[in-house]
Amino acid sequence: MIRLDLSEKGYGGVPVLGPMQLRVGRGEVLGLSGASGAGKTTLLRILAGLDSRFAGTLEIDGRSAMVFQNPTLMPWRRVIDNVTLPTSATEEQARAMLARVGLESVADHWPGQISVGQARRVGLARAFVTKPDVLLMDEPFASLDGARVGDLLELTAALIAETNAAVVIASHAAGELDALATRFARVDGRPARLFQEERVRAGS
Ligand SMILES: Nc1ncnc2c1ncn2[C@@H]1O[C@H](COP(=O)(O)OP(=O)(O)OP(=O)(O)O)[C@@H](O)[C@H]1O
Repeated sequence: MIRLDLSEKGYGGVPVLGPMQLRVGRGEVLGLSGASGAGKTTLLRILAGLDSRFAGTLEIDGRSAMVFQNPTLMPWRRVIDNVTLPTSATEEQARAMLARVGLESVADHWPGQISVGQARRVGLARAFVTKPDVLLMDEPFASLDGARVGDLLELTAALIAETNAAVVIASHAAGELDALATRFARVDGRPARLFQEERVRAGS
């Protein structure tokens, strides 16, 4: 469960996010849209607990994990270590999760030896291996071509269904949000506010 009551967030005295309230319960997937520079990453970093410099309160039940816009793997560590080291997962858990995302065969490779799409899968494995209660995903399919986005969307949907976490996904691609989200909201304005959309995904 995520509970955010934010009155203001700025950088160097310039307000970027205005007053907003956000609630996401277990099993819910909030799809966050908004133009480039609107403030989606700023909001996700606050929700992930990575940035506490804001006016307001954040309550999170359980453990949170974030999938970053760029997978940011440590180039001097093998793929398997990029899953275990930041998460304190055991090697066995990490290998099982790498297998789950189709990367069993590259677990002992260096990040420089894998493709962009594979690096994104490592990012997913790293986030899901801890079975997070709260999951924040920032443009998880950026810079992938159409076919790869399709595969990764399917995998992400399956992983989300297995966790029953409270999930927020930011993307400027409406199709990605439509495929994954159960609720929708838009970040817009300066400072940005949150506009919750009435529509919910059919069947949710
Ligand atoms: N560390 C920072 N210092 C100063 N300004 C920042 C910082 N991070 C973000 N900003 C500014 O805050 C605003 C919101 O940025 P943010 O990255 O949250 O937007 P976004 O919606 O995620 O954009 P994109 O989709 O392009 O990543 C932008 O105007 C950006 O320039």
